[in-house]
This record gives sequence, structure tokens and C-alpha cells, in this order.
Amino acid sequence: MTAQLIDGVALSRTLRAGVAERAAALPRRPGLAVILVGEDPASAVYVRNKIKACGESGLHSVFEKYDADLAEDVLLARIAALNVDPAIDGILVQMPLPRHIDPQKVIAAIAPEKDVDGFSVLSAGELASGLPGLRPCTPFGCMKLIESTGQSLKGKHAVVIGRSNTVGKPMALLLLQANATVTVCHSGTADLAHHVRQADVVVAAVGRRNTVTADMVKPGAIVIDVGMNRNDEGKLCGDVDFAGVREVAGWITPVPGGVGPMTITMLLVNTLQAAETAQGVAR
Ligand SMILES: NC(=O)C1=CN([C@@H]2O[C@H](COP(=O)(O)OP(=O)(O)OC[C@H]3O[C@@H](n4cnc5c(N)ncnc54)[C@H](OP(=O)(O)O)[C@@H]3O)[C@@H](O)[C@H]2O)C=CC1
Ligand SMILES: Nc1nc(=O)c2c([nH]1)NC[C@@H]1CN(c3ccc(C(=O)N[C@@H](CCC(=O)O)C(=O)O)cc3)C=[N+]21
Repeated sequence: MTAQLIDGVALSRTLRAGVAERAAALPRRPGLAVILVGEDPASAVYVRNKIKACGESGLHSVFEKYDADLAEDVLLARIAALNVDPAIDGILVQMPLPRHIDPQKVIAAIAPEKDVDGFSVLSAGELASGLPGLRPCTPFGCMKLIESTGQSLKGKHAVVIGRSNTVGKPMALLLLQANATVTVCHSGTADLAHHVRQADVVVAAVGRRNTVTADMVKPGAIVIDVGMNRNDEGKLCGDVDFAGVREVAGWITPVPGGVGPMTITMLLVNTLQAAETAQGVAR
């Protein structure tokens, strides 16, 4: 059996067309501010993709790039200005930040209604409490990829590998909200393979290639690969041994072309949602 590919590029195309349509119906265009501090080449690529995606969906965007030695208080002052800028609905500060800047301070400085990354304590609390709010883009995108298989999560066992505040933890909460039974694995998990073998749905968000191999996957499972790594040839790869696992799984996301594009799509969705809320449009 060969798994069906879950195509994040195709799903993104469909969802982004919907964003464009709803954005065009608003009195004022949704606006996103993206801040990049320093010279990390991978971050520069992601940021460029985000700005490009905004333009393609009819969203207004501003991009601010600063040197790696930017003072923390200057960054916080810039965020304070964007918080009260009526043209801006969403603020994204690209992570990771240089070491002298405290990411928690930066996240806390962003007005919660403009927190389109869904990283704020308010957004995290809303998710944990089952309240509506802005969801972290990567796990939100993973949920859309899972939904696109047409499989209900009710009664299914989902195993999330990774427990970061930005990916693993919110992923587990979203799966729980969708009525899956959820196991969260991390670097202290005694027998990862044992847990993954039970899974109807596996979400790998570790940052280490070949973390999930074919012998660990239940036949027919849905496998979502969040990882972004480089193999020995320098090629982009995920946390899942794609070639092996696709022969066992029922559905699988590729890297590239899976979760990555959906992260950007959900950023557009969140920015649209923030703009609709700001303009008093019920959805
Ligand atoms: N495609 C996309 O849009 C995105 C991709 N990513 C990618 O996803 C991956 C994860 O990102 P992120 O959550 O930010 O990373 P973190 O490094 O913050 O978290 C990694 C998690 O994996 C766990 N872990 C590490 N080693 C193992 C192991 N051997 N077995 C089980 N669990 C392990 C860690 O456990 P512990 O908590 O115990 O340390 C931690 O919880 C990275 O490759 C990143 O580049 C991230 C964001 C967006
Ligand atoms: N404040 C903040 N918010 C983020 O959402 C955020 C962040 N910081 N820091 C870094 C991670 C990573 N991330 C990705 C976005 C798009 C792709 C993406 O488009 N990937 C393409 C390939 C891109 C390539 O070719 O390199 C794909 O998988 O097909 C990947 C990763 C967002 N992140």
C-alpha cells in the first residue's frame, strides 16, 4: 500500500483564494507587519514567502528588517507603535531572535488582538480553555491538512512528537478539541516507537530527520511532518523517513510542500480574522 499524498500547496491555493475573496469584501484591506531582526538566511526565505503570499491574497503588508544588534527596547517601542497603527491588523516578529532579546517580552508586547502567530498568553489560554481565538499557524495548518483527508478524529489515537509552545503543545490541544485521544512525546519519552505504533494520526515536530521510520507506523495512519531539516546533500527534509513511511501510512505530508505552505496560509487566515474583528465584521 502506498500512502496518499496530502498536498499542502494545493490546499493552500484553495484556502488562500477564500482569504482573497473575504479580504476584498472588507472596507479596509487587512494589514500584516513582519519584523525580522538579524541575518538568518532561513528566516529571510520564510519572511519573503510571507510577504509574497500577502500580496497574492490582496493583503497589505509592511516588512521591517533590523540589524542583529538592535536594542530590545527599540524593538518593543516599534511594536508599541504598530499596536496602535490602524492600517495594521497583525504583527509577526520572526523567531528565533538574537540572544540579547527576550522572546517572551516581545510576544507580550504585541497587542493580543494583533497576535496573528497565536503565541500570546491570551491566545494560548483561549486554546487551552476551548474558547475562540487566534490559533498558532503551524498546528492550525496541520489540522486543516488532517481534515482534508476526510477522516474524523473522533475515537482516533493521535500521537504528537514534540511539546514546544509554538508547535507540539498547541497541536495536542487542537487534536484534543477535535475529540482525538492524544499522547504527547518528547525527549524524555522512554519508548517513542511504542507510542507511535499506537497512533492513527502522527504529528512529528522534533527537528531531527528520520525520527519516524516505517517500522514505527501503524498501517493506514495519517502522518503529518512538521520538521524542517537538511539531509547530507543539503536538501530540505522533514522528521519522517518519507520514502519508507509512505509505503505503510494511509496519508502523508511531503517536505517541502506540506506543512510549510500551510503555516503561511494560516497566517493569512489569522490576519484576515483579526481584520474582520477590527472592522466589526461577524464571520
Ligand atoms: N513547517 C513549518 O511551518 C514549521 C516547521 N518547524 C520545524 O518543526 C520542528 C520542531 O519545531 P519546534 O517545535 O519549534 O522545535 P523545538 O526545538 O522547540 O521543539 C522540539 C521538540 O522535540 C522534542 N524532541 C527532541 N528530540 C526528541 C526525541 N529524540 N524524541 C522525541 N522528542 C524529541 C523536544 O523535547 P523537549 O521538550 O524534551 O526538549 C521538543 O519538545 C523543527 O524542525 C522546526 O524547524 C517549526 C515551525 C514551523
Ligand atoms: N514568529 C514566527 N512565526 C512563524 O510562523 C515562524 C517563525 N517565527 N520562525 C520560523 C518558523 C518556521 N516557519 C516556516 C514557514 C514557512 C515554511 C515554508 O514555506 N516551507 C516550504 C519550503 C521553504 C523552502 O524552500 O525553504 C515548504 O515546506 O514547502 C517553513 C517554515 C514559520 N515559522
